[in-house]
Amino acid sequence: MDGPRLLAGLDAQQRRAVTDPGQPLCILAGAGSGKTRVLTRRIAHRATEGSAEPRHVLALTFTRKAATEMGARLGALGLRDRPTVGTFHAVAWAQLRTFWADRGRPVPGLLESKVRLLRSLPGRALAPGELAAEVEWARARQVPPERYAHAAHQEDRRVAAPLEQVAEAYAAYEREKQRRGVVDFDDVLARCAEALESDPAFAAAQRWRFRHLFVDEFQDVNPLQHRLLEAWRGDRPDLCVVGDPRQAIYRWNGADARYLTRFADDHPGATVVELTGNYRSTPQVLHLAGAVLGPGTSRLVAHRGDGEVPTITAYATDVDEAAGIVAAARLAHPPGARWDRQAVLVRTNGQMGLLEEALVAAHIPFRLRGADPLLQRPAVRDALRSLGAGPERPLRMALDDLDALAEEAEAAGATDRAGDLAALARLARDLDLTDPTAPTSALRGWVGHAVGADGPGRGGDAVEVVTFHAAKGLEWPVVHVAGLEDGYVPIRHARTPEAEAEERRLLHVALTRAEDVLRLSWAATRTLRDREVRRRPSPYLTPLSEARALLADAARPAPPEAGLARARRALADATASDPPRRLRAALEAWRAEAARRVDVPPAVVLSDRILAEVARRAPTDVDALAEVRGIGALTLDAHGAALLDVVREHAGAQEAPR
Ligand SMILES: Nc1ncnc2c1ncn2[C@@H]1O[C@H](COP(=O)(O)OP(=O)(O)OP(=O)(O)O)[C@@H](O)[C@H]1O
Repeated sequence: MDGPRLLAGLDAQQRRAVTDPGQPLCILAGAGSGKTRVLTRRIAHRATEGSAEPRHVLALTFTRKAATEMGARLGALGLRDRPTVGTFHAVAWAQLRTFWADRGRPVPGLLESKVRLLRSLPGRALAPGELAAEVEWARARQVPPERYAHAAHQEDRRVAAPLEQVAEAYAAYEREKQRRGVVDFDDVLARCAEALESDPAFAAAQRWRFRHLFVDEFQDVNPLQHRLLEAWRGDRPDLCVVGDPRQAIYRWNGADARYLTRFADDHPGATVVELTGNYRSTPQVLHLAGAVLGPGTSRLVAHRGDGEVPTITAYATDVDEAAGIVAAARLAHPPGARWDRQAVLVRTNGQMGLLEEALVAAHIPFRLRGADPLLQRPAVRDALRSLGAGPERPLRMALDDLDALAEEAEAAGATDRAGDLAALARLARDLDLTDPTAPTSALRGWVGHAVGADGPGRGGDAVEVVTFHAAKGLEWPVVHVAGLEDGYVPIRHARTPEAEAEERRLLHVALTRAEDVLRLSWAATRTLRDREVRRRPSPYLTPLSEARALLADAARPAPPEAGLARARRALADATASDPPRRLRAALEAWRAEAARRVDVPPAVVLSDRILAEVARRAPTDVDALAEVRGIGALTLDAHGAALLDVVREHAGAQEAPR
């Protein structure tokens, strides 16, 4: 792609972020400001102007999914060679294997599951999942077992066992890995950093290979990853990081957003550019999302026209709330619309059970993200296993045991476990009411019947039920945020000012996922372990309600200009939702030809829905195409260039709707 085309469709800030010659460069990019678009175009722009060779570029991400997406976008930008895009782990592992192989050393096995190894150790202090989280935090912070108790105390970590016992379990885990001759993902990072720091020839070879470093989501970097990044960089300035301090939500896992916020101090001479334009959400959504962070904190400027004022609904009970969300989801789903335009966002996995039940009862297809189906969650599996041990007994006799388990988890601050167990206890009571003679062994089948044993299919058109954390990086036209209660938002164990600030950012992330419609809700009572518990609204509902009241006031008088603007928008929306026929016909002809060539039905090349969406949006560049819902890395790779050619040829002068 040529220089001017790389800059097409970018605003002034984005253009500067793509073209600024500064090194090192830090791009502070707010929610919905087009991070990926900017990062990929910067790499391509530097390749085009000759200041970077693609095969010497290393672009680092935190998830495999992000790496795949970025790789596909770069591929579609038509670079001569493909840059290396990967997670810290994947790149470090590849380099280490070469390092060992070149020196004739055996390559140790890679431990795939910490939890499985921890489960095999005797006398554990904590549930394996919680222990794994502590080990990961300690490794991320480069804290060895002997310093764990002190460091965990300093950071006020909520751990359901004496810290010394956790430290012992951590040490036992390290010993067991050594005994088995395996390394885990954290070892991979640490060993790669050590090799680079101690072996000048190895460091020189890697630094020669990767001369231009780019890091996405830099606010999520932890000290161990940062050490590795510095080892890769050496003393060279060619580093570009992109991140958003207002979306830093992994402090609990060891991330340290100060690497981003102090970038200019740590790198004298660095250039910092900021992206504040938001292309995703209506000004109304952004107004609320900003209110959560506090006055003057959010710098986002809406690039979209007005939309609906978000709603805040208080329900009497959690069951009413789930039913209310389901009813609202139905209302927001006109005939022919897709369910995956909507998502329900919750703070904890434990809140999902009730929503799952309500969606199943209403026959609305749904998909869970960031959580396994109830029956596969560790707390539920453990509980069913322990109830099933020993002679069979009536379920009624086991109800108290379930309550006790949930209570224990709650007392220990394991909110997710407690929520899962409470959902299980609630379903057990439903079964007991339906069949008072049911044996304990009937519970598994009953739960499977109520919420689906395997969960709904991964693909397909479905409402997404997502935790705030798992929603990061995603967007939906309609977003329902549930359970805005003290204890969930902020989470009960967030007691320090730092933890509380992270909870605000987490809610900011959740709210900024909404494009058009945002519905917030909470319940005044919730059934936790067969007990009705009174709930207080989230403290963040105060600024949110105030912000909403301002918006509602502004919307009320509807002066004539606003009426006119609204009518114009309605007209524009109506035109936008009517797919331009000429382009659509051309896309259909291209699809038929592409399908004929490989002898598959046309819908295999591109579904009707995606085709209609491409026709509606008329994307003129690879970023815009990649942002069409349903266009994944594979489609982009296989058909991206051809699709863009068809659009360019047939879209004519028609304005591309967002
Ligand atoms: N210059 C632009 N013109 C039109 N739309 C844009 C532009 N830049 C970004 N967008 C749109 O803005 C939306 C948000 O972009 P993107 O998902 O890349 O944001 P982000 O910075 O990664 O956000 P977040 O951090 O909140 O996930 C996308 O739907 C994208 O199509």
